[in-house]
Amino acid sequence: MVSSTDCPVCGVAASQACTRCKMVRYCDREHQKQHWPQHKRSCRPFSEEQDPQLGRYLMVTQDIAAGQIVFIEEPLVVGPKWYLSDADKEASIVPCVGCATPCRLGKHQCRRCRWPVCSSGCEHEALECSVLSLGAGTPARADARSLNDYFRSDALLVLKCLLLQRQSPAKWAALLEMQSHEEERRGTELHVEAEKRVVSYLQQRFLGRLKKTKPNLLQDCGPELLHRLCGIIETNFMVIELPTGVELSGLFRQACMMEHACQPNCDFQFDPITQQISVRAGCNLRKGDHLRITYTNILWGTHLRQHHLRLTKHFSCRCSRCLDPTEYGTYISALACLGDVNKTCAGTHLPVDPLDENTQWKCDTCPMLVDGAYVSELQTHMTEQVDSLMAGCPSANQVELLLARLSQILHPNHFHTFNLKHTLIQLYGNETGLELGGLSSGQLERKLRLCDELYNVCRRLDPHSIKLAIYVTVILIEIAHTREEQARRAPGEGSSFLELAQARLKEAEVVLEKELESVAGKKLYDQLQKEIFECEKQMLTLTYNQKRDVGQK
Ligand SMILES: C[S@@+](CC[C@H](N)C(=O)[O-])C[C@H]1O[C@@H](n2cnc3c(N)ncnc32)[C@H](O)[C@@H]1O
Repeated sequence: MVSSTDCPVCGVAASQACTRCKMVRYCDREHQKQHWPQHKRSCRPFSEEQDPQLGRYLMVTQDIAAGQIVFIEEPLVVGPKWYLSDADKEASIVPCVGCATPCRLGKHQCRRCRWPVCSSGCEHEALECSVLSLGAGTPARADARSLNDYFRSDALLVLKCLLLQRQSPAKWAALLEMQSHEEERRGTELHVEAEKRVVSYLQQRFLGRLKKTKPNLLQDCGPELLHRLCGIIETNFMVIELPTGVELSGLFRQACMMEHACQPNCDFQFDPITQQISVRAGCNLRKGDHLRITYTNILWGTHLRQHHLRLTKHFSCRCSRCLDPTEYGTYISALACLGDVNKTCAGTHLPVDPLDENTQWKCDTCPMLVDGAYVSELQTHMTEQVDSLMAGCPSANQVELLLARLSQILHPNHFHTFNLKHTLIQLYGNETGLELGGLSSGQLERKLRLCDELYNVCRRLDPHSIKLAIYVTVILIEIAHTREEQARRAPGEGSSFLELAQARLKEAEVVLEKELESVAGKKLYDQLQKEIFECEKQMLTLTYNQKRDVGQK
């Protein structure tokens, strides 16, 4: 099933897409009708299903080959970023309220509502502007923090949802069908935060006045509904990254039905102009499979992933990775056994019940058991150490020191050591004073060993590189660099080292294919092309020199 721009009946370039799957275009209704008997067999290769645990989900109804587009969908609503970091709240460059272009706060304002726009001519949606203009005034202070607090972009996302009630009854109905976890959210920190940041802000600044001035414009804009919308966003929003670096949030009727798994089988991309989502099969999908994406970070250990999913999406994941204490043999959550006072032990501690946050951790070699509370405390302490080191652009030496300390208590593949090692492989060969040519052969070997360890973990967690394509590409490029350096040092074996380098770069090219639409993926792909060119050049130079040397003899 490939998206085509030509009408399948007459072959003429066509613009009207099948509204159901958006994969086939027709020149007119007549040709669409004529083609339906054939097209209906492949129009939508999945169905919407319902399950007491999962809620609504999507199930494959006919085999889909890896790489095929499963569906393309328009967003129900697109708006500003939902989770604003401290840096976002203090930023002086913010997305334009009309077109999301980055603009300087305070430079241009919408003539009517005074919200930040990229130029005096940039207009935004009329209804939204008229509601925002009810709160128009002058912020008490003009510093970035105060302005961002005055023009709250996360609250604007909720307002955009609310206005669908008036703008598009069909989209509004689809939005209200989405899961909100209203009951579970009540009384939680998320609810309290939403009340402070969004609900009371919208009510006091805009909606209170709207009710007085235009009581019939919206049927409902009360606090209960606003909290429900916050829950719908929290449960369903997808992050859309624009080439400008601006992050938007999107809600999609169908794409948001895809369930979570810690090893997904689908990936997705967004059109940077229309924000349409295209969902693609990350591997071969069989009839009966569920379409699965990941809602969390697959490079975290099970307890951290579970905690994140429970907190934000209100469910416990029971996928095969979460149920496996070794997480597909990666040991990414495992601790090293410290033994007891009488005897050290080389064993590994794994959770007895990976789904229970308070479970005991058992050594696979000796009878040692460790308490869940102790492990949680340890994890928190280590997270703080790793985060604080990483925040400061550490040197290889600083990373090595923390890695040595953590390695005494963690499995070599633990996600904290994984993170430190992934940083190290990029520092060795690139840090000033640690350029490739200056590394000892031991350091080169170590870099290669670290790359292999990281590569193997990535392959087990994500065999089809659905989520980790960029990570894996970085590792493969670092392996290639190291092999090229080995070739320079041992010209006699140069061609075999260069062949190894080339094979890794070619592998990276295939892996990265999935990420070509993303900003980071595109940038890395350009770098990769240069690397492949340089490697081929080195191979040619080596062959030329070898022939010349033979000729001279
Ligand atoms: C983005 S929505 C998915 C669509 C949702 N099931 C519906 O009916 O609208 C996310 C919610 O679906 C449910 N869900 C998704 N994946 C799940 C999984 N693997 N196990 C249990 N519940 C899941 C959770 O309630 C979660 O908060």
